[in-house]
Amino acid sequence: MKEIKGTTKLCGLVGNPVEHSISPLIHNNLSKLKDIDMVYTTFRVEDEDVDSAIKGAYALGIVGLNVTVPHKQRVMESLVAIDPLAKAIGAVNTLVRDEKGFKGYNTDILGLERELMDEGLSIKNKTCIILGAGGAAGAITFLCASREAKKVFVINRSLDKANSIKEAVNAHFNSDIVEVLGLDEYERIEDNDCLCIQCTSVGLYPNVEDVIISDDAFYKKLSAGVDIIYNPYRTRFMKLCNKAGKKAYNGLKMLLYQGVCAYELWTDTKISASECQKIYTKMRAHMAGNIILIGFMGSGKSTFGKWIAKHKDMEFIDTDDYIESKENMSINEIFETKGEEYFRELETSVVKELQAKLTNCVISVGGGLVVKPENQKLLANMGKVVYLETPKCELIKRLSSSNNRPLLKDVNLSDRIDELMEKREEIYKKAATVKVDTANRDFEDMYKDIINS
Ligand SMILES: Nc1ncnc2c1ncn2[C@@H]1O[C@H](COP(=O)(O)OP(=O)(O)O)[C@@H](O)[C@H]1O
Ligand SMILES: O=C(O)C1=C[C@@H](OP(=O)(O)O)[C@@H](O)[C@H](O)C1
Ligand SMILES: [Mg+2]
Repeated sequence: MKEIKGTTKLCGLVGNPVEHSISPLIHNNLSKLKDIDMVYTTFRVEDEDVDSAIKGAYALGIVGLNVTVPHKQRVMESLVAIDPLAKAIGAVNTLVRDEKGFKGYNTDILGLERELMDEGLSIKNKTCIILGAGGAAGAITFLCASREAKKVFVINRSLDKANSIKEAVNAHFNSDIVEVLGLDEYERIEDNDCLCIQCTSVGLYPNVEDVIISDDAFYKKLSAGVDIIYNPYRTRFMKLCNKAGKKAYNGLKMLLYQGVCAYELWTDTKISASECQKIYTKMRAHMAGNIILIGFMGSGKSTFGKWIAKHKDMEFIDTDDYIESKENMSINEIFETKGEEYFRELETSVVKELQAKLTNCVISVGGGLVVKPENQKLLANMGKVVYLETPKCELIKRLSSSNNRPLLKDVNLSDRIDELMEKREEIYKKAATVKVDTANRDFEDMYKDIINS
C-alpha cells in the first residue's frame, strides 16, 4: 500500500458487521490503478449511531461511504438528497458528498444493470422472472420495470411479500407490469425466452446444494439466468441453467460494478473495461483463497508448500505429483516417452481442472508452468501467486544432486540455470502477487510475508 499522508482522502463502508467485506479490496485496488491518494476502510456502526456516524463522517471530510446491511434503509433519514432511483427502491448503498451533507444512491442496482449490459443481457421488451421477494428482489423488480421489461414475474414461496412488491412497483409505474406467481405456478409463463434473476439466499455457502426451483422444465423457459449469489462461484441455480443449455452468471460482477459505480461517483473518474477486469481477477483470487507457489526449480515450492499445508491446516497439491499420478509415470518418463510439449499440455489441463475445484489450498506448480500466458491468467484467478525468489548460488546447492528434473539432465547446471532464468525471471516477477525471498529464511518467516501481503 502507498504511504498514508496528511493529504490522503478517506472512504469507507458503514454496516454491521463489515469486517468480512470485499469492498476494501475493490476500492483500494481502484485507487492503486488510478493513482488516486485515497484509502477505503470499514466502520462497524450500531443501529442507534447511524445518524451521528453519517453526520460525523461528513464533518470529517470523508469523501464517500458505502452502506451495507442492516442500515440501507435507516441511512436515508440522515441524507440531504436521494437519487430518484434509490428513493423509489427504498434503499441506499452509496453516499456522495453534497453541499450540506451526503446524497444517497443505489449502486447495487446500477451495478446489476452494468453486469447485465456487460454480458449482453437486455431487459427491454424481455419477460423477466424474479425469484424471491426480499429487499434485493424488490429493487431488481423495480429496475426491470423502469427499464421497460415486457413483463416481470415475481416468484416466491410467500405470496404476501411478493404481492407487496407488485403493488409498490405497479403503483409507481401506474401499470400492471408485475405479476406474482407461487413456486409451482411457473408453467403459466408463456414465454420461453425469459431473463431470470435469482434474488434469494437459497444456495448460499454452505448450503450449496439448495435451489429455489429444481424442475428442469423451469429452466427451459429461460434465455439466461443471473444469480446474485457469488459464494459459491457456481451455484446450483447456475448449474441447472447450464444443464438446460442456458447461460448463467453469478453475482460477483454485480458486486464489482456496484463498487465501480460508487468509485466513479466519488472520484469523478471513469473506470475502463480493462481496469474492471483487473479488479475482477483480484476479487476472484480473493474468493478462491488459494496460495500458489511459483519459481525456479529448487526454489522450494514443493517443500515449502507441504510445510504450509501441514502447519496451517490447509490442503496441498503439487501439479507435478498430480500429473505423475494421473499419467502413472514419473516426470522423467513423461519427458522421455512423450516429450516436453505433451507435458506442457498436461500442465494447462491440470490448472484448468484445479481452477474449477480448489479453494483455500496450497498449490505448488512446476517451475515452467507459468511460462505460458494462458496459465498465468488462470493462476491469477485462483489466489495469491507467490514467487519464491532464490539466488543462483543457492539453487546450485539445492539442485546439484537432483535426478528427477529432465531439464537438468546431462547439462552444465550453472549454464542451464542462466539460460532458463534469462527467459523466466521477468515472467515469475510479473505473474506474482507477492515475492518471497527464500535464502536463509525459516518457513514461518516466509509464510508471514505471504499473509501480510
Ligand atoms: N528454504 C530452503 N532452504 C534450504 N533448502 C531448501 C529450501 N527449500 C527447499 N530446499 C531444498 O531444495 C530442494 C528442492 O526443493 P523443492 O521443494 O523440490 O523445490 P521446487 O519444488 O521449487 O523445485 C530440496 O532438497 C529441498 O529440501
Ligand atoms: O522448470 C521446469 O520447467 C520444470 C520444473 C519441475 O518442477 P519443479 O520446479 O518443482 O522442480 C517439473 O515441472 C519439470 O521437471 C519441469
Ligand atoms: Mg516441485
